[in-house]
Amino acid sequence: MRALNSHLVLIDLHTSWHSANQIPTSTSTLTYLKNSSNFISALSSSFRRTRRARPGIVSSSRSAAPEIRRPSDRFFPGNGSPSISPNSASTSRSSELELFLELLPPRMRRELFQHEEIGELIEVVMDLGRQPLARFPSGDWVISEQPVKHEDLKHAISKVGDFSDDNRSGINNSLHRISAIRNRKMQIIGLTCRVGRAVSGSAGIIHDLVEGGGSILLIGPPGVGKTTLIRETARMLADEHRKRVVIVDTSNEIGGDGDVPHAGIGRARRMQVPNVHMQHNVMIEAVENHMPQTIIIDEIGTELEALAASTIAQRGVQLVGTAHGMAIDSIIKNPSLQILVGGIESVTLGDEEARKRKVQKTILERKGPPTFTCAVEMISKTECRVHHRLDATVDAILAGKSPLFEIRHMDADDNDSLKLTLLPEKSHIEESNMNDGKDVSSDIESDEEEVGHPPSWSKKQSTSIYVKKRSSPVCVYTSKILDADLLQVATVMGIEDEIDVTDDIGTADAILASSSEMKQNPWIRGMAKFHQLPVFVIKSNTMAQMVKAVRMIFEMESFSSVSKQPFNNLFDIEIEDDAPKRKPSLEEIDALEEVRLAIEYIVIPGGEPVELLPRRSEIIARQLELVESYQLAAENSGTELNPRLQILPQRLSKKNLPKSPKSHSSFRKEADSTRLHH
Ligand SMILES: Nc1ncnc2c1ncn2[C@@H]1O[C@H](COP(=O)(O)OP(=O)(O)OP(=O)(O)O)[C@@H](O)[C@H]1O
Repeated sequence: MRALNSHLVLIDLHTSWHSANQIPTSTSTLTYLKNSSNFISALSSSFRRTRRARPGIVSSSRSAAPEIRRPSDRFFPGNGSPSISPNSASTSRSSELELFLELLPPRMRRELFQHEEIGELIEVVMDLGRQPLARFPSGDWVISEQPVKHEDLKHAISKVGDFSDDNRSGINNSLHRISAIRNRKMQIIGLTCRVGRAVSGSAGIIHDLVEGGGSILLIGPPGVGKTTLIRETARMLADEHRKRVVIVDTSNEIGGDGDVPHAGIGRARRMQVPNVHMQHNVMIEAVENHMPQTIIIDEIGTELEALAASTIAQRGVQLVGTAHGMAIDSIIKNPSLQILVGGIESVTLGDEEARKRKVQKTILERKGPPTFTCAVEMISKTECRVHHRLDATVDAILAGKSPLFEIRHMDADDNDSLKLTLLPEKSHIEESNMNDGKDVSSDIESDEEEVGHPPSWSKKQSTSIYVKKRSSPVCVYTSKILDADLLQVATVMGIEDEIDVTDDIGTADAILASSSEMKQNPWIRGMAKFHQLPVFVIKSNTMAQMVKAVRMIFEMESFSSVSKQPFNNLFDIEIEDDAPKRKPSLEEIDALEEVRLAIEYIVIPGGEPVELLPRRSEIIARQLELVESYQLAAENSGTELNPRLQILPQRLSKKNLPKSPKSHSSFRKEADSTRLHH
């Protein structure tokens, strides 16, 4: 009976294709097709031939294919997901699609084959007594006017393996997922049949994160392509990076049904999970027994699984996992999964602390380090938001600030083409639009007077300055530099009210980063470019370097307002070392180290003066230069023949330069003249 149906179907299809596409079909082909096992492959290859013969049909609008029965009258509104190019469909993929279509009774199969997007089919939904639906990237489509019958469901069930306790099953040697809906008597009355595919290159969008070795959390709504992405990630790590990868495959969705995993996971090993409640046990077992370097886990959904994930991360194993949700916010709000982002606790601040931080008394804080290094929010199959530092993102969200993220697009037709785009958030655009020149200039003229340093570097690079309205403190976003150190330097320089540290890059005026951080995280440069911020790079986290950086930030501010220059072509500003141009003598090194220790351990933290050892006058001149680079004052506390320097806990500025003849420039002259006498 099935053969007869097939035969009839073929005649019907053949007639329509033949008239439209002039593809001849011979009698021998017809005889061959009477055999039902050949039916689907012949249909699909004919279909492929037809599509190749008229490529315009594939990606153009439906009206371009008049010979195909129009689905438009049965078309449901689209789900908004982008259309994925069918060009990427491989031969093995189409044979897997054949396996999938065997689930359907012939009448549905025939109808479905007429759909021009068959190569992109996502799901088939069969609910008893209702019209069967096919889901495509462009929307839902009614496969047949005839409602689904018991026999149709039985037919489909007969083609799949046993359903596990999560009501999921699969088809041997394929990646398809069949999920059942049962009535109260536990009989199956509905099926959601998802087409699974190995999409080569789909993990390109996060390849740098994968290679970086950090743990990655993928977040996205159902059907956005998380499983497909981690399957390809597993393959990439195992085959291309030769890592020992173990997949904990709870519903056999990553590695497919059957004991031999699907080729889509490459050399990665797969552990099956007897029932969903044992997922966390298998996760731990994977680490304890199989020495993995990477563990791949789909759908972390319970507290136990989240705990197991955190245990794995603590053991130094790279973890790539997925969780349902629209964004990181949904994980933070989910008490079972909170541990993945480090756990959340509420803290009650003292009155003074709350006033200082300008927050309410009870605030939310992250309890500890997150399980994952970074997080990827999947917006669609080809677009995602990357949070390079999950800890910083969580902190920003808890503080009510916008987190720092990067938006990435991948060309759907070309998996190798990855575009990294930093899209502005609305508030940021508004903020930068507000900064027009007039308001800025008057404010900064007075600032310049206050700071009083020549805008040396900015003159050379005048077009690259980000002008901001400066009635508020200069906000500095720091990367791998302690906020407390920067604030301490600002206090010493007497500008503690004029500088602020922010962890919201959208509100920053400049970025201050260490050069090692810049090397490790090149995305900072991208962020800076996007927000049009200058990056001040210090080679070492010494206070002297920080003082220089702060001074340059203020020079930038003052100059930018005076010049009213627009900002573009931003660049890194390297803070030069205080290292002398010539090789210093041991005595000089010793003398300068004495200064550094005195300033950083006594003068700045303790606010006390320090008298240094007597030195030769040219050495003292070098010491004085170093003291001044910290913006501190000093005087000669020795005698003319036996000079020694005393570092004062006083800020060096135009206003409070010591008038004493033995200090600063006068002292330098003295030192110089002493040197001349030598
Ligand atoms: N890059 C891609 N190209 C083409 N098809 C894709 C791609 N990514 C996913 N798909 C298809 O989209 C459908 C959903 O994908 P997938 O199962 O990976 O989503 P998911 O986010 O894991 O869903 P769920 O959360 O429900 O498990 C599948 O049919 C899959 O074959």
